[in-house]
Amino acid sequence: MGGDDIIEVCDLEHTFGNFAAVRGIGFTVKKGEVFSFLGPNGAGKSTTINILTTLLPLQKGTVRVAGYDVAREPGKVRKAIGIVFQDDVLDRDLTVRETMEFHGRLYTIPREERRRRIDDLLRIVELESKRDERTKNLSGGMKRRLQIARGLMTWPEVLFLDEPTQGLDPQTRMRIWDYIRQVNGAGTTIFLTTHYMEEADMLSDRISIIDHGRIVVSGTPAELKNTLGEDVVYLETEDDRKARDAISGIEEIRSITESPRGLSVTISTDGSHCLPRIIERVRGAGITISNVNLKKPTMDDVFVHYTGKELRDTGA
Ligand SMILES: Nc1ncnc2c1ncn2[C@@H]1O[C@H](COP(=O)(O)OP(=O)(O)OP(=O)(O)O)[C@@H](O)[C@H]1O
Repeated sequence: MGGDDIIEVCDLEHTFGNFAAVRGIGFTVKKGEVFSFLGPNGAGKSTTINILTTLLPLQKGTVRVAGYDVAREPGKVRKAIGIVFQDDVLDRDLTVRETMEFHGRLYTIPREERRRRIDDLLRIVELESKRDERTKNLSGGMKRRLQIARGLMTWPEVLFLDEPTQGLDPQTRMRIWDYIRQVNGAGTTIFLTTHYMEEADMLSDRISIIDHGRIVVSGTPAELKNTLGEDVVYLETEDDRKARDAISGIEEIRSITESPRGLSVTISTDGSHCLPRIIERVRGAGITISNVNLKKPTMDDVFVHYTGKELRDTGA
């Protein structure tokens, strides 16, 4: 493992009774990365995050976070990390400001610094006007934003975000992501789980997909999409049959299917390199093209390919 790995997981296993929830996984996260951990419901994400954050005891394997062993130095791990979980509980009777203040004191952030961070964060999550409101009177989205703001107070080395933007409106999601990017830019490593594939695609430096307690694939978003090798060119012409004949000799074409709406041409390499040649050949044969479209695999396609499940079908 490299010296700049801030999370190192090796041969991690975890069972509940005789059910193996995590079946020997390993991965590393580099300092400063945004790392996404994706998987269908019940795949083992929460179990893994809970072990990494010392909320569940380590049964088997080794896990180091921020240079500390979670089994032997859980206190030091806790000092180095911040956590924003889905089921975080807010004290109903504290106000928004008191919630932040209490958290800041718990982590012994000096008074002046604490004030500054509270002001900054409440502005960012747009809860300034609710400072003195008790948390029980906040809407669901406001509570979520407060939980995130609270989680971001400690400026940790590693920030664990479990479904941070679940159920929030798109504008709020974007604002929170802008802020998380800022925190990441200031040096905090981000460990994320999300059901939003597009979000994982845009934000992550690297992604691991877990299914049935095993990691099925890891890589950068571009690498994962490239592994599918299934760019598809959609082509509408004045004569699809002739167009098909004209392009059939191109080596990178894996298959061509005809439909009333045109040709679907599956490419075995990067479609954007192949597309100009397809167009040249068709034009060269004197056929007019009325429409052309290149579809590259999305992170959704990657997820479905490796897990056989669509996130939206899993009750998310
Ligand atoms: N305390 C527990 N006792 C028994 N089984 C458990 C316990 N916690 C989790 N499991 C089981 O372990 C498996 C992995 O659960 P885990 O919560 O890690 O999945 P997940 O990937 O986080 O799913 P989700 O996306 O639904 O949160 C599931 O089959 C779950 O039922």
